Amino acid sequence: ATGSAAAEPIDESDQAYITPVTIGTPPQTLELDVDTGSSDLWVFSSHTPPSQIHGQQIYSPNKSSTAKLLEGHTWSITYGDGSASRGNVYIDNFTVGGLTAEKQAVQCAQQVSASFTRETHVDGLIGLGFSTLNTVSPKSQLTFFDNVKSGLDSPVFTADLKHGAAGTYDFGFVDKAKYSGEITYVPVNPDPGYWAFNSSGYAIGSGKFSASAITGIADTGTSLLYLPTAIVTAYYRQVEGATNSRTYGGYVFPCSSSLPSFTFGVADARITIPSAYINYAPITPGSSTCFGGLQSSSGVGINIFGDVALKAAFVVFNGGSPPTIGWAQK
Ligand SMILES: CNCc1cc([N+](=O)[O-])ccc1Cl
Repeated sequence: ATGSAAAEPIDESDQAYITPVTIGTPPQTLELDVDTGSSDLWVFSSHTPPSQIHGQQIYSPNKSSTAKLLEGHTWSITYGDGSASRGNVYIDNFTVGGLTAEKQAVQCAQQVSASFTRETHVDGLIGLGFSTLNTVSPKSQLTFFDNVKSGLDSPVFTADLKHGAAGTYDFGFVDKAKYSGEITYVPVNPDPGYWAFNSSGYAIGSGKFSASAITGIADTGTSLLYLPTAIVTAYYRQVEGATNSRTYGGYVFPCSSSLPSFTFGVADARITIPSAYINYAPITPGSSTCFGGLQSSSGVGINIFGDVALKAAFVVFNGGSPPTIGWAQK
């Protein structure tokens, strides 16, 4: 089996991407944020306090003839940006891109933090990290990918995210039409539960490539690229008027500044992020001061190749044994 689903940016800065899914019988459609940096599949639901719902679509298990409460199980998760959610669990049919998991654990929110309430376009998350990270207790549950993997033509899913346009998540196959050149695969360390890999180094603009192993995670649920401070300061030294703002929590610069591109290595391959992707967004709508798409990982604790990096490439998340991750230009 294979599947293919759209990944739509929720706003003009590609802060997050949403993918349509259907849950239950008759099918209820929601649009979820595919997040390779976590492993809970949770949704706004009929159990979410109405005061915490601000335009989101909800899943109502009591309207699904195939929904079954997973008795006595709860979940609770906090994300790197401080947002959080928690609730109870139902088992139901779950379909993404024509691919159905019959008995998917669908985690229903009974509480979401303000930053989720504010994101009116995001009806929940599909965690595609390793199932070891799932927070359901007392028995942790499998991700959608782990539930369908054995039935896929190939145990993979791919991300083809785009800047200001709809991309795709494919399941079970690698679409040759979506990339150019070769895909370079490198090992993944599944122990932390993330898609953790080593980048082989970086270059700023047309500068020389600096070979240095950078351990990071490929995280579709994080908007920006977070790398070691030394790399980030070297980058913004080349940006007229850039400052590291305590007020805005990172590097900002005049929106009119010209920015160098940024290249990272994957073994002997190179992925170049166009400068436009690093001119992330005005600090507040209409401001002439912009926030950088490349920021320091020192406050994060881990290097994160988020959407700013991922949308410059075609990425294969290979769930085989051993797991690997593949990167190609496009
Ligand atoms: C923006 N804070 C909530 C949020 C967090 C994540 N996350 O993966 O950490 C994804 C989407 C949203 Cl809307």
